[in-house]
Amino acid sequence: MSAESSTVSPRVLIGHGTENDFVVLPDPDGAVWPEDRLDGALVRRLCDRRAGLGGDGVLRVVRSVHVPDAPDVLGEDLARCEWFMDHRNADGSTAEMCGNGIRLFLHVLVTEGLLDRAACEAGVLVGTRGGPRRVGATADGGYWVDMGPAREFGTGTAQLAGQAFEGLAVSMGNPHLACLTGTDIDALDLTGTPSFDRGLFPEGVNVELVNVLEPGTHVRLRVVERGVGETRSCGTGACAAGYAALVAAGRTEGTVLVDVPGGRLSVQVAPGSTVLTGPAVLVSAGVLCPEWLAG
Ligand SMILES: N[C@@H](CCC[C@H](N)C(=O)O)C(=O)O
Repeated sequence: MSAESSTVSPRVLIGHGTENDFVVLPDPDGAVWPEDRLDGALVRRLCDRRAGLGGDGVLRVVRSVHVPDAPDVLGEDLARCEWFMDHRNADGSTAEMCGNGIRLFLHVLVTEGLLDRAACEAGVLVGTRGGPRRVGATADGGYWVDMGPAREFGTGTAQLAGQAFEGLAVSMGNPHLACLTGTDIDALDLTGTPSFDRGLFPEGVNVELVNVLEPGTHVRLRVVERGVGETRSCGTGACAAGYAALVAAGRTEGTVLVDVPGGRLSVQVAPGSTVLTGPAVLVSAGVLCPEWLAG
């Protein structure tokens, strides 16, 4: 970092979606956090719950034209996506998609005065590394995102908490193994790292353990996320779990309520779309101390 950049205090926000929490870095014009500054080491420091701010990940709020890999991941949709959700997991890795993060992302655009809330009720296209996603505001203060279709790509097994869990491999842009189980998920110790089939999931996987409360309509979920560990919620994981619950009930369409440790999400599956709806909450806003950044 240059001597000059180490003396400025960049703005930072903390927020969450159903307690899946993020350090948010406003950077509309890409001038504050260029790629080489926001590297994996800094992301890990920011997400550190003792020596940093703490979070399951980082969201950089930036215009797509300032993101070097945006043309590759968005193609001709680049021109339709003014904004790009530059998401990082707590371990510094990038992910294709983040369902809780993208609702918070839109909430930040609205609260920062970069988008008009009423205007985004119909939805705006936001760029992500998984492609463009339509995100919008609900009349009751929440947010929705259409993830596109859930894509099944087989079945697999994850080993965690000393047990083997079988599930459906589902892509929501990012990879998931949604495991419906009769084991009481509340009783499990999910502090370990899951093992899984690297052939099926070469880029790693988010593992959802799901208890069905009402077939095809209501589940509860715990999740161990790729690049993070257990989190209080995962939006894309809720979509994968909702889809798997519908399939198990012999259906491919419907609305599933998904209870997560951090709250409740709704997942509406229809041909060609998976709409996730839930809250987004901003907790605080401030600045990063130059001394900490320089450290
Ligand atoms: N918590 C997110 C998913 C974040 C990315 C995930 N850990 C991955 O690596 O795919 C969500 O709400 O979807």
